[in-house]
Amino acid sequence: MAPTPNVKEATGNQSSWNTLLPDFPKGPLSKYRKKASFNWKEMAVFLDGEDIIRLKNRIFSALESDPFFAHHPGEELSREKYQELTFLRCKRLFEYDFLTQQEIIENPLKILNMVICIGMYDWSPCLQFFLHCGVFGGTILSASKRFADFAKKIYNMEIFGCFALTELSHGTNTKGIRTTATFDHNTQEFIINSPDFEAAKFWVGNMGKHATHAVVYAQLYTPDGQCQGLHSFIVQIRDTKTLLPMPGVMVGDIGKKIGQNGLDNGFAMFHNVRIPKESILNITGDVSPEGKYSSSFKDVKERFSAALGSLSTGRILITAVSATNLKLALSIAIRFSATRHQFGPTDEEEIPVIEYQTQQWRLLPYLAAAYALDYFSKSLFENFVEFYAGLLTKQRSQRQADLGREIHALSAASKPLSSWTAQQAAQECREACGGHGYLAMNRLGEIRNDNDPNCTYEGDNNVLLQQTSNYLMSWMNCIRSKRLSFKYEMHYYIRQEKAMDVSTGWSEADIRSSVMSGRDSVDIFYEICLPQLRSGISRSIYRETTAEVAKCVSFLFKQLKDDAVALVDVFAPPDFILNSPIGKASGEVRLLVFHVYTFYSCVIHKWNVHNRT
Ligand SMILES: CCCCCCC/C=C/C(=O)SCCNC(=O)CCNC(=O)[C@H](O)C(C)(C)COP(=O)(O)OP(=O)(O)OC[C@H]1O[C@@H](n2cnc3c(N)ncnc32)[C@H](O)[C@@H]1OP(=O)(O)O
Ligand SMILES: Cc1cc2nc3c(=O)[nH]c(=O)nc-3n(C[C@H](O)[C@H](O)[C@H](O)COP(=O)(O)OP(=O)(O)OC[C@H]3O[C@@H](n4cnc5c(N)ncnc54)[C@H](O)[C@@H]3O)c2cc1C
Repeated sequence: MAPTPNVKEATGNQSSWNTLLPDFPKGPLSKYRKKASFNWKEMAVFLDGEDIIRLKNRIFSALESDPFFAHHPGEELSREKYQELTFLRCKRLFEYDFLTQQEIIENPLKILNMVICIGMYDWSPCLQFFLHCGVFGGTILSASKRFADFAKKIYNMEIFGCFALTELSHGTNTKGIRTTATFDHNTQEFIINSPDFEAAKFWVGNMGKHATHAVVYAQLYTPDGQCQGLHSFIVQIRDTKTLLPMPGVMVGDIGKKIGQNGLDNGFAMFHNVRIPKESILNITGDVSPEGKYSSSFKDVKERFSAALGSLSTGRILITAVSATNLKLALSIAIRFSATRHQFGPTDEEEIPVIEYQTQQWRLLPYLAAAYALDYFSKSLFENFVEFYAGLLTKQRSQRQADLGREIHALSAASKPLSSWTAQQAAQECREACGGHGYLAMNRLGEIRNDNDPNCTYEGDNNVLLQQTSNYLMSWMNCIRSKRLSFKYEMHYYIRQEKAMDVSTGWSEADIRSSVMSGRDSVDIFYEICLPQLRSGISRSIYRETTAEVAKCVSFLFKQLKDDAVALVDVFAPPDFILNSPIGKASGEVRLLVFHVYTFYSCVIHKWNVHNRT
């Protein structure tokens, strides 16, 4: 768990805050900023530290001053143009090289914050960059020293990568993956083959247009015809110069998505594509020149678990990515609610809608969740860094194995909770801004659509929860986990649910796969791991809301609403990055929206007249 920083040491002094965090422009929001019971700059420095804030400022100002990242208000880029621009932006991110290896080693949280800063601008270049470096590169480099020479090619974009696990007919059920990798000991090669159309790799980010190489998951077959299970291989899919498909590879773009359309998601089919023996990522096993399979994992299940271990990275990051979308949506909706006046004590004097209890009940629980999820995602990331260091140094201790299972169980709960919370919040924030929330330029639709796949990729949320409930049920035997102190109530819940399931005569397999019966224990488990969520506003309040609790919560909200704008100031990005006229830091939304409206209508009118003549 991240150590609780000492407030005084962590926050320095007023003058350092002002250099790092300039004052906001005066405007309609100043009224609420004056009411705040704390100093938002002190809170920001306390939560992130000066170093991280400097990094954020560096990234935000680099993007704002770079023409490649200029916004094109009112311009509807075609998907092809958007994908092209996204790739150029991704390339620029490499040229900026925001973080040195040394900086990452000193403070790994900088990577997470870099991903968050770029994602706040636009998730398409961010995910493209991360899929190449983090998912493709990370999987290869954690395999073995054999691929050290790949590192240079990855980080200077000589090659561009993607991660191809999912097939057209199998996504969640990875054991159902049917691409084959058959070892030919005569030529010392693996033959990669897609048995039919349903086995085509599908949905793969970067594969649609730009990736030259893929980490491909396939069932490994040795010359004796034995299937050795799921393994991963590096396969070149396009020529690095011409970007034409390699022989035997059919590759392309899957078409328009609901969001993230700057990212080229693709498909690929392999027709007996031959790759050198050394192309196997020997994370879980390898094949001798004679074709004999060997693995350091004796247990097949452990081998499967290790093969999928890299998926936890994405899930932990998606926990933070979703929390970031939660912050973006709230920055817009809370600022809008503090400046939007509707009705009031007299016809002359209307009041900001944030003063209404309903608006507070709709938004402030998500504001509490944003702080809780932000803290937890960073703390979980730090645990993951410890686990990943163990992976890189080929740790084989029991503690490493336990930490791996626990990281899997936690990320299989944190990703669903964070992505679903952000998805519900994005919709609530959209509605809380009324019609202006539905205007595309105010970005709430984009935030909602770009957050949406966080509920599906890197593992469907509903099925991942089963992983956590399976882990909790295994607690019935013993608890070796160091990260969590065990709580009686957890035991109570699991025993209740198991008893209930057994009483229905369900088989062990039914119990393991029954999502609903695991739901409560996962919720409690997660809220035990996330004390802030338990002490803050969490879903459990709604489940047990009584008149008493409702009154107490409303009283809490009455106090909190005067801090809401300052609480959002702590995490809102600069206006250029937030890119939402109704979410601007000054709060000058009314005039601005009107101006933007008139601007658009003039431009469009002139354009139509021009076209008619
Ligand atoms: C900046 C953000 C980045 C965003 C990236 C966006 C791009 C998207 C990329 C992708 O989507 S990549 C493809 C992602 N695909 C998946 O995540 C597949 C989901 N399915 C699975 O992970 C597995 O099939 C499963 C559902 C978890 C397992 O199902 P199954 O029932 O077949 O096996 P089990 O018996 O449950 O598990 C066996 C054993 O293995 C352990 N285990 C499973 N997964 C992991 C893991 N990731 N890490 C560690 N251990 C794992 C599991 O706990 C079982 O062990 P025991 O509990 O029995 O000891
Ligand atoms: C934007 C985007 C980007 C992606 N990028 C990549 C990528 O780069 N690389 C990659 O390999 N993949 C990628 N994927 C694929 C993603 O990993 C899969 O979509 C995901 O794993 C879910 O699998 P599926 O789509 O086949 O759904 P399915 O597994 O078919 O699930 C369909 C439905 O069935 C339910 N279901 C399935 N099994 C069970 C069960 N046992 N119990 C109860 N319900 C069940 C699920 O909850 C879901 O509602 C991406 C997907 C998207 C949307």
